[in-house]
Amino acid sequence: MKQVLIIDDDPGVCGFMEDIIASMGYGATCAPTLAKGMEMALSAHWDVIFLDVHLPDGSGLAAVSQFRKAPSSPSVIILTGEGTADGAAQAIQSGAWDYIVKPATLDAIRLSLKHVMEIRQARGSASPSLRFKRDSIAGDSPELSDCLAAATDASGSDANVLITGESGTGKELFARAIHDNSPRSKGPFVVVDCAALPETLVESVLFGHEKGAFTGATRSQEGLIREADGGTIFLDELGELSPSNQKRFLRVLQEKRIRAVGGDRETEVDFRLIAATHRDIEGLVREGAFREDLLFRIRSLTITLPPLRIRRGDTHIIAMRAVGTCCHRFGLADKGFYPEFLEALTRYPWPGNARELIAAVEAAVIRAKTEPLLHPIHLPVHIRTELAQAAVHDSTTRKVPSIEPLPRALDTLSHAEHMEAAEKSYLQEIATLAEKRIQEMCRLTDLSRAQIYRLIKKHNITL
Ligand SMILES: Nc1ncnc2c1ncn2[C@@H]1O[C@H](COP(=O)(O)OP(=O)(O)OP(=O)(O)O)[C@@H](O)[C@H]1O
Repeated sequence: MKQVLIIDDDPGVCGFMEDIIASMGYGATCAPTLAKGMEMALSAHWDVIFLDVHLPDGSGLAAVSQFRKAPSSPSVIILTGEGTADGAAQAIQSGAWDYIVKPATLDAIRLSLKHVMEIRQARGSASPSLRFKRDSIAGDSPELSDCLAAATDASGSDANVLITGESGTGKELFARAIHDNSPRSKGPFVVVDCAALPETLVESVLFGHEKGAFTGATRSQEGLIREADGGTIFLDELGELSPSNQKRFLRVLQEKRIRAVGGDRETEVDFRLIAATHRDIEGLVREGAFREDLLFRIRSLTITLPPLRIRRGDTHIIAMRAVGTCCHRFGLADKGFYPEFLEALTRYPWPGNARELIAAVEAAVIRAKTEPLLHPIHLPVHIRTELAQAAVHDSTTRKVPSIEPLPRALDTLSHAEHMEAAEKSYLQEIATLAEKRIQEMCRLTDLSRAQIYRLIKKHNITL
């Protein structure tokens, strides 16, 4: 979603502007002072900034060019209570998009904002496809295009990036693409899953340790930050870092120097940080569970990946690509679709996003075996169940994909339980297909040996 920042000390104006902007389908946030506005402009992605001239701590007019230099190169629209010819000239000369005098009509604001967004879209849609290699990222929705434009900006700079979005929306995929398109692409891309690191090991895993630093440290070991030297470190699930490790990491981020656990000297390290979280990190800051100073450092650029349910146009594209990849991997002839299959994919909300979609399509390919066309009947049972339930509640009596009768037991399961059941049945089918050979299961699923073992243990699958 495109984002607009309103810098104005009048709460009435802010509320009025927020309503207009929201009614146009954009996100709107207010800042009451120049300082707060600048802080926000530097720490997140903004498409447009509405800037008041007389602010409690200075003149908006004098700060236009500074705002335009913010990481997302926002367009600036001056909103002033005292319009003067000189002021208008100064605003336009310093790069403002427009100069609107308050009280402005609804139409004047709407029109100016609409135009600036259109121009930005036109510029943005030409550039990502030309400059950004995005082979692994499927989809052509406007929402995804916005994210690709932001990723293109990110790949051209060395600023820290925060990628947010629900699980399975493609945060790691985007992080890799930013790295691959950046000047560091020849360097390493090191992934750290903060959620999977036991608290006691975080320090030594990230910073390394010297021999004898703790019981069991029989030899010295380089940390993952050192491994990322010259490249990018991707901190997944950043919100899971404990307060003490957040503090330590903030220092490393500021100084780009690390000291291994048990070591007595610091050494320089050159890495670029991309962090990701599916949690409401600002909420964590408010609760005191995440350091605000670290968040300010990390989110120089922010990319928010929208869930698949609000960019349904991408569903078919991702699914078709997944069918092709999966057929190729299993040595099957490429498959087509019954229209009902595509309709079912569009109707299901995909709470697990692209990850769930790809897993469902793979399960369908496996189930269809040598049948040339995919049908809803091939989809996992929890998806057919949900579609059947939705069809029952659908008063518009649209054509419903043919589906098997509801298994009664699933009626009562929660979404999490459905997901668990789907994962287990997927794994069982993969195990059968791979004749229970772990290496083959890794090949078929693209999961690591450790991940496969974890899932086998979790679902109590006997091999
Ligand atoms: N737009 C897309 N096109 C093709 N594949 C995609 C797309 N988005 C996500 N995927 C695939 O979906 C799966 C999940 O993506 P990824 O691991 O990047 O998500 P994530 O947001 O990091 O998830 P989590 O928060 O659970 O770590 C991967 O297999 C990825 O390749």
